[in-house]
Amino acid sequence: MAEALIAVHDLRRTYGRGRTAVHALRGIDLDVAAGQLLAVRGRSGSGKTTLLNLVGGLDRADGGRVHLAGQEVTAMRESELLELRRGTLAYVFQSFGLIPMLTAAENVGVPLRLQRMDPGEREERVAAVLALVGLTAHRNQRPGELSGGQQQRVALARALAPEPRVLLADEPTGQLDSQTGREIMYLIRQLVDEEGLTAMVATHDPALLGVADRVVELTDGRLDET
Ligand SMILES: Nc1ncnc2c1ncn2[C@@H]1O[C@H](COP(=O)(O)OP(=O)(O)OP(=O)(O)O)[C@@H](O)[C@H]1O
Repeated sequence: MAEALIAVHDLRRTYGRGRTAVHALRGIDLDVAAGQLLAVRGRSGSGKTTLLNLVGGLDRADGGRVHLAGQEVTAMRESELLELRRGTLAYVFQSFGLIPMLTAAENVGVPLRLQRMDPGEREERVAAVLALVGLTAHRNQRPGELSGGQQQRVALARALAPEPRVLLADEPTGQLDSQTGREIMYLIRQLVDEEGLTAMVATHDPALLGVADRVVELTDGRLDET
C-alpha cells in the first residue's frame, strides 16, 4: 500500500465530564494513503468536525495519536501547529471564511503574505490558483459580490496557494445548492488528481460521496468503512 499520509490511531475526544460528558470520538483508527480523496460521512453530531479538527491540530485529543506526513500532530507545540497550518495543511470550511473587505485575489494572497513570499512570486501563484478554480475573471470582486459557489472556489484557491499536501474540508458544500455543491466536489476531485493532494472531506450529503476514493462512516464517535 502507498504511504499513509494521514495516520490516526485510537483517537479519543470527550467534551465535558461526569454525567454530561459527550464522547465525540471513541477510539478512531484510520489510515489515508497519499493522493486519496476520503469522504467522512455521518449524521449531525456523529463527530466529523471533531475528527477533522484533531487531524488538523485545531483541537487537542484526550487520547491516541495523529501523524501527518510522518509528523506527530498530537505531540506538537502551538508554534509547530501554526507552522503545520501554514505549510503542509490546508482547511476549507462550510462558511468559506473569507475576509469581506479583500478582493478574491487578495484573499488568496493572505497565506502567501504570512509566508512572506516575494510580491512578484505571490502575484504569479495567486493568478495560477485562481485560474485552477476558474475564477480569473472574478479576481477583483469582494466575497459579497460573489455567489456561494464562487466564494467556496476562492476559499479553495486560498487553501491551495501555499501548496499544501493535505486538504481538510468540513462540509464544504453545506451552504450550497446541490448542483453547485456537486461542482465544488468535482473541483476537489480534480485538485486531488492534478495537484497531488490528499484530502479528507466531511459531508452528510449522499450525492457527493460518489467522487471519493473511499468513504468511511462515523456513528456516535466510532468509525466504519462503507
Ligand atoms: N465544544 C464542544 N463542547 C461540548 N460538546 C461538543 C463540542 N463540540 C462538539 N460537541 C459534541 O460532540 C459531538 C460531535 O460533534 P461534531 O461537531 O464533531 O459532529 P459533526 O458530525 O461534525 O456534526 P455536524 O454534521 O452537525 O457538523 C456532538 O454530540 C456535539 O454536540
